[in-house]
Amino acid sequence: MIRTRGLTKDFVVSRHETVHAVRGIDLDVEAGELVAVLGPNGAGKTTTMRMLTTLLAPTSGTAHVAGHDVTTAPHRVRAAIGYVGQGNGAASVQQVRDELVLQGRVHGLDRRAAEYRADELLEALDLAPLARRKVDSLSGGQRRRLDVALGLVQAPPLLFLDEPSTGLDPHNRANLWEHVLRLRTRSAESSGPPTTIVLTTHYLDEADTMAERVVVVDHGEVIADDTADALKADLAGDHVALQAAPEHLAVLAQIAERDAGTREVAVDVTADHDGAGDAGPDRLSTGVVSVRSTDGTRAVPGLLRAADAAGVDVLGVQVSRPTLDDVFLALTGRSLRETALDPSSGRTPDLTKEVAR
Ligand SMILES: Nc1ncnc2c1ncn2[C@@H]1O[C@H](COP(=O)(O)OP(=O)(O)OP(=O)(O)O)[C@@H](O)[C@H]1O
Repeated sequence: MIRTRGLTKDFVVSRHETVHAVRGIDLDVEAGELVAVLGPNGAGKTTTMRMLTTLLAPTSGTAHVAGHDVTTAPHRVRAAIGYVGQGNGAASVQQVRDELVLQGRVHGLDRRAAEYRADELLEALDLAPLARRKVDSLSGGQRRRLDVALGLVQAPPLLFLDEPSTGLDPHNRANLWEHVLRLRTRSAESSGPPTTIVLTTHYLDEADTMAERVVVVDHGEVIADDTADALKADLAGDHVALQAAPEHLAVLAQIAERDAGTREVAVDVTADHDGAGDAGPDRLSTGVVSVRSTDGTRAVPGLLRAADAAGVDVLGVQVSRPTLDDVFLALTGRSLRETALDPSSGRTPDLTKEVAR
């Protein structure tokens, strides 16, 4: 469905400055996949998506989308995809249903077909009660659902969503996803593979739970590409925290290092584990051995038995599953949480106006 080779975009900002926004990306997406592109601000996610949707011409490299070359056959690409950009794309003075009908007409449907499709989408995205409302009277979540409906008007086999849920509260995010996933299942029931979806997101949990595959982008390059579970298992591992008296920590660390699944061991002798910053002499009674383990749940019983045999009293155990942030940290040494949670750029690319070629 998508195949890029060496896809590159440079922005010449001035005679002295060129931004290398996308640096030779090779990406393959099969029909029916749901892929999340994850990365910090400025990583090149939107630029990549804009090249794949023909809104930006690549500087070099190739991209085939839905079987067509984005450079030599942009109209064919556009006919085969839906695109929901950042921000709200719908015109504010129109009524919701009219907006959808108009979009259908733009995509070549006759009036009856456009009305039928509009009603289908209003129902599918839970917008039917709002059909006669003006777009500018909708809430953020309702409006984002309308954006998605607009992207789906021509029932595209491939849908691009650029930060579809940015700015929505958790309830509306969950609601939007429920609708998108339901539509996807429906398309699978009626006509072969489910709609292929490529989305960018700042929300790590969203990429983790929704996407079947996560492509991590940093500084314009793909630095990891796999299922969220595989990335977490391969790159991050579980975190096991073993609490013990300070005089036992060194022995406990040696025991942890001997476990076959252990990747990394760190000893924290400070007692202020609650983060309150009030460690006093009376609180210096425990420390923690932190273990990165391939499978923390499996490792714990063995670690406890070995500790017991060595006369080490383990006072507490905590196993936490890694997050995609741990994956990013393992890959780059930086936290995605710190760098990526500024979803402030509200650009609204428009397929009819922004074709740069
Ligand atoms: N039109 C432009 N002119 C110059 N530089 C640009 C332009 N568009 C994007 N850039 C730069 O290209 C780089 C990649 O930007 P892009 O918007 O693709 O990142 P992103 O990963 O989508 O970020 P965000 O998560 O903040 O949306 C950034 O350094 C950005 O400043």
